[in-house]
Formats: sequence, structure tokens, C-alpha cells
Amino acid sequence: MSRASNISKIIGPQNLEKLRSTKCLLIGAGGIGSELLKDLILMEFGEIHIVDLDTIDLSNLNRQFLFRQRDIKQPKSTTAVKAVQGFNNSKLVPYEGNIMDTTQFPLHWFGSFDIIFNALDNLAARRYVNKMSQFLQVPLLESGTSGFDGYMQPIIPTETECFDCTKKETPKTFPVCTIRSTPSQPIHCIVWAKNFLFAQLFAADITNDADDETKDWGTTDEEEIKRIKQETNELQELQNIILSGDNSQIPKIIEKIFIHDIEKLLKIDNLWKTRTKPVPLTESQIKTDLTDRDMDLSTVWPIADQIQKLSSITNKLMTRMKAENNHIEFDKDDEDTLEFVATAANIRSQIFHIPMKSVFDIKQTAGNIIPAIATTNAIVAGLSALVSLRVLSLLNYAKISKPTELNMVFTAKASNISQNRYLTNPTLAPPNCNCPVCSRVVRGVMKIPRNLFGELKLKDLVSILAEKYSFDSEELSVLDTTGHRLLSDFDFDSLDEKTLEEIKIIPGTLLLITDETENDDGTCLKPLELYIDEIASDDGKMSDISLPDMKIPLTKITSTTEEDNKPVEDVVPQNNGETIVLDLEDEDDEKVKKRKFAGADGDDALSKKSKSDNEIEIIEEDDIIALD
Ligand SMILES: Nc1ncnc2c1ncn2[C@@H]1O[C@H](COP(=O)(O)OP(=O)(O)OP(=O)(O)O)[C@@H](O)[C@H]1O
Ligand SMILES: [Zn+2]
Repeated sequence: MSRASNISKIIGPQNLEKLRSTKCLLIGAGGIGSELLKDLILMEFGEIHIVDLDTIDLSNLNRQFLFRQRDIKQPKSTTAVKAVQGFNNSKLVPYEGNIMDTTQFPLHWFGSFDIIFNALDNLAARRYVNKMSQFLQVPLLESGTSGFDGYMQPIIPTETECFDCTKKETPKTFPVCTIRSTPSQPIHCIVWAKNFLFAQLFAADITNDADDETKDWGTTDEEEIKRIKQETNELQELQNIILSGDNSQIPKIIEKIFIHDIEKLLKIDNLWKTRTKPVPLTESQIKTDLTDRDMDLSTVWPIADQIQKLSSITNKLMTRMKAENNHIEFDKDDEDTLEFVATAANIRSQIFHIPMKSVFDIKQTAGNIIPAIATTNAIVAGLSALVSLRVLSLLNYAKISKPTELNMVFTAKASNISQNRYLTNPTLAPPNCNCPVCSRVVRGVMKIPRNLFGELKLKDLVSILAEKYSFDSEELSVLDTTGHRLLSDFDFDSLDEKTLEEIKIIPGTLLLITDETENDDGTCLKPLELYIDEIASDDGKMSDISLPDMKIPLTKITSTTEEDNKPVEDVVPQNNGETIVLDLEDEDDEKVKKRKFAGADGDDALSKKSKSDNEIEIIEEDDIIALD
């Protein structure tokens, strides 16, 4: 029996025809994405557009079954499409690119799809796609896995919870001083070795922000801050040694980092009142032997071997610098960079009385590797594909009368199967009325003729919006949520005379417009999120600018504290109190809004970022870093 007649039996010939004319977007061609692509093809979706920004790595091959050894370094999206050509009746369209790139993937492009499948691995992209689905009211099937655990959540905009209705694990930030002066866990040393030492020595374009007065050092101890700044400056001298290619100076580099810098730290008495003092290396421990030896990456080496390996690997990287334009990025799959970070982290651990780890273990941490299980990916992708039939109302025997009858799925105590069901499938909840993404704002698209971006001033934009929506222009704040910048509010108007182009409001920018006026009854207008789009015209006029026709609803004023953002129910599976991070990472852009609401001020607001460039982001739990 043919595949089509099988599907036809299940969903009926009419629904099969509908499925064959359905256009879907699949974002991510990794573990879940490869599975989903196969599933969607087998179900005979009419068009499948697949986006991925990455190329294939050796480490993907064990579970991303569409890829082979010969595909390494090839783009995932196009390779995945090539791999399935043989059994495919769907129209397949691959794209190499970042789904958040508004030039390649503008809002209206998302609008051409009937349904979106997320098969991503990071919070930023998930949140972005969630927002696009909310803008356009396109259903989204969100999914993720971590080892044996996984989840799949259909999101029907305005009807069911969105991705941001529930609180997600967000990366934890370590104070600079913990990383730079007082590490107490292996991860502190790994972050130091990767983000500070390696970046400073080998990423030549690293900016020196040691003099940044506004930087949050995580300490007010002047002496300590002074030491951190001085250390950064001195490291730049070490980078010069690396650039010189003079390998006779390698022992000097190691001596400076693991003896002199530690001795300086020891002089800051305050740091060691309640902590065990670090013990610097001794000069006799520092090797001049630069021979590169093969070592077992799964064992913890003695300190002498760590030092010898660090010397030899520094030598190797020094040589590579010349050939690689004086810039080497850390890459978990680049053994030299990994071994540098691992040995430097371990030597620092030894100095601070922290257990050392094997290179293999450090690779998991520094490379942000969350064990991926092919079967979990297959289960989650399969559920996502099957549930899409209900979302699209193509399963006559499982029709829903309202979207909240749909189910989401997540594993419950997957690693302890005997005591629990493997899968839990609660029905969907309605949107969380406190959700900053789907409930607290109204949305729309503002279309501006292309030629006006260089003419229209911010103040013109403010008055157009004020007139259209009866905002009080004096009380209006404009926040660029894409670039995390406050552009204008009642006590910050220095950008008002600038053109949109000058302040980088471009097609794809998301603006949050808030009228801060509080009515007597404690209500205010809901904030408006606008997607800025262009009209492809070079002689457009102000009257061509289009804004959605709508009345902005009133809302009760609530404070924007963490409490308010509390989810109705936490749907991210919890395992015996342990946090399971479902492949989430990156920043919480709502924080930016909150910071702004709390009163971002001053002329530096334009350059104000959500976090300082040097802040180091870590997901909870010892072994997962979200750094890149
Ligand atoms: N912003 C984005 N735009 C497009 N594709 C993205 C974006 N962010 C992540 N991806 C893709 O999503 C996929 C997620 O797949 P998966 O979780 O299996 O990760 P992986 O990189 O393939 O595996 P691992 O991280 O375990 O080595 C990746 O192929 C990644 O390139
Ligand atoms: Zn929401």
C-alpha cells in the first residue's frame, strides 16, 4: 500500500489534500529538526521550508541521521534537504541563515506559513520565533530535549499559553570577582580560562574595558577592582608575546598567570578572611619542554602534566595565530583550544583547592554540551508532527472545539521510569495574563516607505503614534527591544531630532511604545509593540506610513517585578528538585524592559545594553554554560 493511501485512511482524502497544500516552516535542522523533516515529509506536508544557521560537526553524526562523515562542514539545512530527496513528495526549501536575521527573514515571510515548527537549541531564537508567531497569529509547535527529557508545546496565539507565559531557566551570571579573584567551583575556573584568559590571549579583537567606570565588578572593594583592571592590562602585554611568536617566553606567560597574579591576589587580605588562600605554582613547576604529547582525555592528569600540556598547546596556538589572522575562537571541537582551556582551568583549580576535571568533562562544560539522546529527539519530533494534525484540524476523530483542548507533552522523571509515566500530557492553559509577551502588550506592524527612514525623525515617529493612538506624547517612552536601547522618554529626548536611520531603527526593529500616563482609576494604556517594516518605495510620503487600526486597551497598572512575571504553572519538567535545562540559553530580554521601566536614564542610554559585554552568563547547575 502506498504511503499516501495509508495517510488517507487515517485523515481522509480531503484532509490529505489540505495537508498537501499546507506550507510549514521548520526552524533548526539539528537533532529534533532532522527527525521532524523526515516526519513532515512522510506525512506529505505540501511545502517544508527549513532554516539552520550552522554547519555539520562530527559530534552531530551520532544522532542527526541525515548527515554523514562526508557532510562535515556543510550547511545543515541544504544537506538535510539533499539527504531526503529520494523519498520526498513535498516541496523542500532550505535556507542557510539565522532565523533572527530580519533582512533574510522579515516578518511578512513568517506570515506566509500555515504552521511553524521550532527545533532550536537556544532561548533567544525560541523567544524570537514565539514573538513572530504572536505577531502573525501563526500556530507554533515548540519543542526541546535534554538527554532523556523533552517537551513539545503547541502555541496557538491569543488562545493558549505562549512560550514566555511560563518562566524559563535563564543563564546565571557570575560576578566578575568570583571568576577573576575568588573561584570556588570548577565552572568558575573554566569560565575564567575560556572567556577571560583564552579570549584575551587569542581573540585579538577583544576590547579592553578595564577602565570602564560603569562596569559592575560584583564587588566594591577598591583594591580588588584595581587589581582586576591592572591584571587585564597586563594580559594585553601577554597577548603581545603571543603575537610575537617567541615561544621562549611561554614559561614567562605561565609564571605571570599562575604565580605573580596569584601572589597579588594574596596581598588583598579582605578576600581571604573567610576563604582558604590560594597557593601559587612554584617556579620549579614551570616547564620549558614544549613537546606536544598525546594524552588520555578522559582522565584527570597530574598537575605537572597539566602544566606541560598548557605550555605545549600554547606553543601550538602561538604558531597558529600567524596563519589564522591573529584570531582564534574557542571551539569545543578544536582540540587545541579545548586543551588550552582545560589545562588552564585545571591549574587554576589546583591553585584554589578546587577538584580538577578531565578534558572530556571540561569539554561538556565549556562547549555547552547537553547530552542528546536520539530516541528522545525522535519521540519529541514525532509528537510534534502528530499534534500538528490536530492543530491544523486535520484529524476528524480528534477534533477540538477550542485550542485549550490540545495537549502539550513533557517527560516526567524520565530517568526514573518505573515510578512514573514516561510522558505527561496536560491540556494547554490559556495565556498567562501577566505574560510580558502575549498578554501585557498589544502588537502591530508599522510600515514606512523605504526613503523615509533617512528623513523621518524620532520625534515625528512619536507624534505619529501619539496622534494615531491618543497617546500623551509627553509621557511616551520608546524602547528598541531588538537592540535593548531606550530611545526616548519624558526625561530623555536627546535623540528626538535624529532620523530613524541615524538611530538604527531599520526594517525588522521591534519598538515598545509605552504611554506612562496613569489614569485616576489606576489604569493606563497597554504598551504597544511595533514591528518596523518597510514599504518598497523610494518616493513614499508621510501619508503612506501605515499603522494597525486598533484601539489600545486599558490595563490595570501593576508593578513590573519578578513576582508579576510568575508563571501560572511551571511547565519545564523538574526532576526531583534538580533543574533540568531543556536546551535553553541566552538572555531574558524582558529584563531590559523592566530595567527601563525602573527608570533607565541619561545620555548613555543609547548604548545601554542588557548586560555588560564582559558579563559571563551561565545556566544554573554546575555543568552547563551558556556563553556564546
Ligand atoms: N537562530 C537560529 N537560526 C537558525 N538555526 C538555529 C538558530 N539557533 C539554533 N539553530 C539551529 O538549531 C539546531 C538545534 O539542534 P540541536 O539542538 O540538535 O543542536 P546541534 O548544534 O545540532 O547539536 P549540539 O549542540 O548537541 O552539538 C542547530 O542545528 C542550530 O544550528
Ligand atoms: Zn505569553
